[in-house]
Amino acid sequence: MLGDLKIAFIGGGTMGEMIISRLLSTKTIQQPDLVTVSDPLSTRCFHLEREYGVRTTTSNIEAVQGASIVILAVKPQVLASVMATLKDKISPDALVISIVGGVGIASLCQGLNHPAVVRTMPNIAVQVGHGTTVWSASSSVTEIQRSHTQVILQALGKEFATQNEHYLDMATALSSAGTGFIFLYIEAVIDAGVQMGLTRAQAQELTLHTIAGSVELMFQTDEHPAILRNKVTSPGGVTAAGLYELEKGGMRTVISNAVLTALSRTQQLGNMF
Ligand SMILES: NC(=O)C1=CN([C@@H]2O[C@H](COP(=O)(O)OP(=O)(O)OC[C@H]3O[C@@H](n4cnc5c(N)ncnc54)[C@H](OP(=O)(O)O)[C@@H]3O)[C@@H](O)[C@H]2O)C=CC1
Ligand SMILES: O=C(O)[C@@H]1CCC=N1
Repeated sequence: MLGDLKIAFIGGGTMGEMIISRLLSTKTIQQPDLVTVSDPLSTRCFHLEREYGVRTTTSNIEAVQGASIVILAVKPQVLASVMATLKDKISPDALVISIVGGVGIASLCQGLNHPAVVRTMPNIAVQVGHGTTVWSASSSVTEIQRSHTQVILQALGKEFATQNEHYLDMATALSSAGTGFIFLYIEAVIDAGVQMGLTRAQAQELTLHTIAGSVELMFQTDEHPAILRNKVTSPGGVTAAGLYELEKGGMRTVISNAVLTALSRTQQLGNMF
């Protein structure tokens, strides 16, 4: 557990708030006043204080004072100025955990002049403890700091450590941006249900259970998706007719292009540093 370690969040936006909320609700962080969040918008600070009882500030330097763990949760586009402000301001013993898309460990260590950095790529499902996070640590991260990282990430869902940072970029496209692609698919299926005449609530319930059931079936049987798809597809039947339209519309290529374009964008954001 994290005991009475102080944790600073730089950026209290969508992801910052989800992580704070989950770490507090699971008691991974025992007391909200161990957390200080910095965010430029004072209205955002008031919201986080009121909702979670955490400390807030509009000063990044103030946030990291006395912190043993500093979580960077800002957009890559503002990271350069954030790192310039925080350079040499973080305690040398502290661990920095970044969730910033695309930005590599070497750039983070150099920008902050700080050796102990963990780069992570979580996804939005951290909010409900079903996140998927891939992470990689710089060589200066100690065993204790690695175990603190695991405690934090396990409270958010599944965590996968890797020494190959390329996986972080791939995870950004596949398992992080990928949630957005899945939500688009879900939205489209619900809309099709409404078009057929189901209520939106009925369409949503059927769609979510269908997806959850399909995922569970794959987890439990460990069968290739093509095998399961073939089992659904009765000769001359309904599934075959629908699958023909998906293939004609280029579904595989569209999905593949989306993931590969997301990977390029991740690399492009990282190349700013
Ligand atoms: N959203 C997602 O699903 C995921 C996002 N990420 C990564 O997480 C990071 C944050 O993303 P997300 O939460 O979606 O973005 P948000 O814009 O919601 O959050 C970023 C927060 O940082 C604040 N901020 C801006 N400038 C500064 C500054 N100089 N100092 C401190 N805080 C600042 C923003 O304030 P303001 O709005 O006023 O600018 C905002 O509240 C990104 O790097 C992204 O790549 C990683 C995995 C998943
Ligand atoms: O869209 C983004 O840039 C961030 C990183 C991955 C998911 N959301």
